[in-house]
Amino acid sequence: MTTSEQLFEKAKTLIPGGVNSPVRAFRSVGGSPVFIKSAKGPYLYDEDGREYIELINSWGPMILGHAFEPVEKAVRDAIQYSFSFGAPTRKEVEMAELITNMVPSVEKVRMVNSGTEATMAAIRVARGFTGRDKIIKFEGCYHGHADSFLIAAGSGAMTMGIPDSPGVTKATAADTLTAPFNDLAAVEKLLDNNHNQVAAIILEPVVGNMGCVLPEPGFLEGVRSLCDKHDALLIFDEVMTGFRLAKGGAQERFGITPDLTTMGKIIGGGMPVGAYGGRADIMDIVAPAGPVYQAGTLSGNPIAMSAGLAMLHHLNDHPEVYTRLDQIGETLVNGFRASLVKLGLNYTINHIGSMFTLFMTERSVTNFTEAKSCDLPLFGRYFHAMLKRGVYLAPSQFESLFLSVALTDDLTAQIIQANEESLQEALAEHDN
Ligand SMILES: Cc1ncc(COP(=O)(O)O)c(C=O)c1O
Ligand SMILES: N[C@H](C=O)CCC(=O)O
Repeated sequence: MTTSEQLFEKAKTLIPGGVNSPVRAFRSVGGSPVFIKSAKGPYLYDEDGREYIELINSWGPMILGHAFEPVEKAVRDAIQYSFSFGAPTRKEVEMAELITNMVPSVEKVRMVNSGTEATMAAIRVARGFTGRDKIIKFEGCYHGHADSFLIAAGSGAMTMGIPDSPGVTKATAADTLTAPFNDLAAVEKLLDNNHNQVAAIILEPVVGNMGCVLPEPGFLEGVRSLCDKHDALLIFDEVMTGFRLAKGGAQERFGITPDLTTMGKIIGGGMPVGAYGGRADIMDIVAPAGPVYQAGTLSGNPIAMSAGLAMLHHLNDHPEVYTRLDQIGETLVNGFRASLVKLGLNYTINHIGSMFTLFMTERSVTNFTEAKSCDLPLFGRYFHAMLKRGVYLAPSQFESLFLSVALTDDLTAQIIQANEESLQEALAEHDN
């Protein structure tokens, strides 16, 4: 047994399923997860001393590569002043100022500890602001594990085959209306049938959680105008896309202004952080400015703020990071496409900037139903063939890959080569 396998066996006796977040368990790809010991730049190292090229980057935050020196230094500098105060700090003000500068639709912002907390609070605020109970979410979008979102949920919930989780009350589920992504007519129908009852529409402007799925031309604009017509708030969940697709997130890239935005991942530089923010008149109903209660003992934690500030300052001061990320994404995806042509395969690749997914289906993937048409056993074999070649992918077909600027041209070429060999290997096993 490898050290990872031994650790997993022990973990299963102590932790549900052996992991602290379901998608890590390799359930849908089979086999046993590798346990990670350390990471630096573009590489992960496991407990058995194997090296992997990173294509998940902690599900997004490590956009500058692992243990990026300015972030590491900021954390080292901060810890000498203690780890938490439960009282306001200068760094929280600096963080709020930086976020509001980088994301202009965010006029006021509240820090929390995870993406889930951010989305959970954002819909409470939307409900408090509008006096309405219902929300609309899209099938296959994942907004964290709060009850209201575990309806037709993507990511790990989709991967485990439990998009509608037991434990969510019927009453809560009844307040979450769902529509297929990219289907404006379905959204309009829900709004008409629930007249004056919908507080907000929440969506991932580019979905990462059913694999990477892009909004079709006009979709985001259409959702914006339907919200305006029906006096519902538009919430962009930019936990993945924020500070990744542009320094102002997907809303900058697509030129759409939401009322509220949820953030996470990159803003913590790898530490546990989330945030929600938006129009000042809406945010001013949050306690203690207003009556909608939301709190957190560790919110705005000084170590997490220090890591996040170092990360965001770097991104804000170095716009060339985004140009480079786009270049790396283009090169990789062009290489993958060339291999598909060479192998006579017609699989779908969805791509934008530093997010992409190779879907094991010949259908175009614009929504949850189409994403589910993928050949999952084939994906599992492909995943392990890539892992064997030292490339660490998300262990699920229903996730986006995330690139970092630490990927060099040589590494990009290695990944393209590994992809071609892995596809051949996975298909050959399929034929036997
Ligand atoms: C778009 C989106 N929203 C919310 C979340 C929840 O964030 P967290 O896992 O930090 O609770 C995630 C990721 O898990 C996400 O990708
Ligand atoms: N898709 C999720 C976050 O981005 C995957 C991470 C997790 O749930 O552990």
